[in-house]
Amino acid sequence: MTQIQFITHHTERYSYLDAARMALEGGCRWVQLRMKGATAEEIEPVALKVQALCRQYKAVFIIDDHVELAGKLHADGVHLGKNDMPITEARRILGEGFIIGGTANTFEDVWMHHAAGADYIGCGPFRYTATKKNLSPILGIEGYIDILGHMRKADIHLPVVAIGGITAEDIPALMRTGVSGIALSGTVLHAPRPIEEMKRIIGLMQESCQ
Ligand SMILES: Cc1ncc(COP(=O)(O)OP(=O)(O)O)c(N)n1
Ligand SMILES: Cc1ncsc1CCOP(=O)(O)O
Ligand SMILES: [Mg+2]
Repeated sequence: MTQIQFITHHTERYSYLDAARMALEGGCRWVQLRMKGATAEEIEPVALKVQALCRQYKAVFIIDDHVELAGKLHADGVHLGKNDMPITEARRILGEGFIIGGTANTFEDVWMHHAAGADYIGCGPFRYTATKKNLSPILGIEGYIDILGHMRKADIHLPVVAIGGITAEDIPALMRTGVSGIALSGTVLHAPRPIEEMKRIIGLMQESCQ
């Protein structure tokens, strides 16, 4: 499971494609195309371009929410939350060849996604973020320690990716909780030099994993 996942987000400065390109140039090898509020028809042309770029960089390409589109474009996978298609149904449609991620805010969420056959868990939010509306309760470091502890007791070994308001400075403490990876968006897109910021994040991640 790639340790740094970049989630696209619309900003004044960068298009979705520019954002994905900067993340890839900075060394990220897992991109999730998240175009909140856009229809599948609007997402498709952007997805084709981001997918081509991901292939060039040998990066994993995930589409947020849109199962049918992920299948149609042969994306690497799809990420699904509480208000999206159930994971069992997505698996039936996509089959075993696709990565399916599920959002969790509690151990119960993790348990359900595990039972449904998810490949990884996007667990958050770590802290407040303006990137997503209607946030679930903030987890903080303690929240991850608690959820991962319950997972160990239940013998559930899915990769957990922390998400929500995460910055480079949070990486060492978050990785010490036992999460497998970090998903981020705003901290890269709002940095003065996003490519350099992604490089710094990848470096910190490598140090934290030594
Ligand atoms: C890696 C990762 N984790 C969590 C989410 C959130 O998904 P969801 O709860 O469906 O919310 P939206 O992103 O669809 O607004 C994610 N996208 N990626
Ligand atoms: C998609 C999503 N799900 C929970 S928080 C979040 C947004 C992550 O973006 P940022 O790193 O800017 O908080
Ligand atoms: Mg969703």
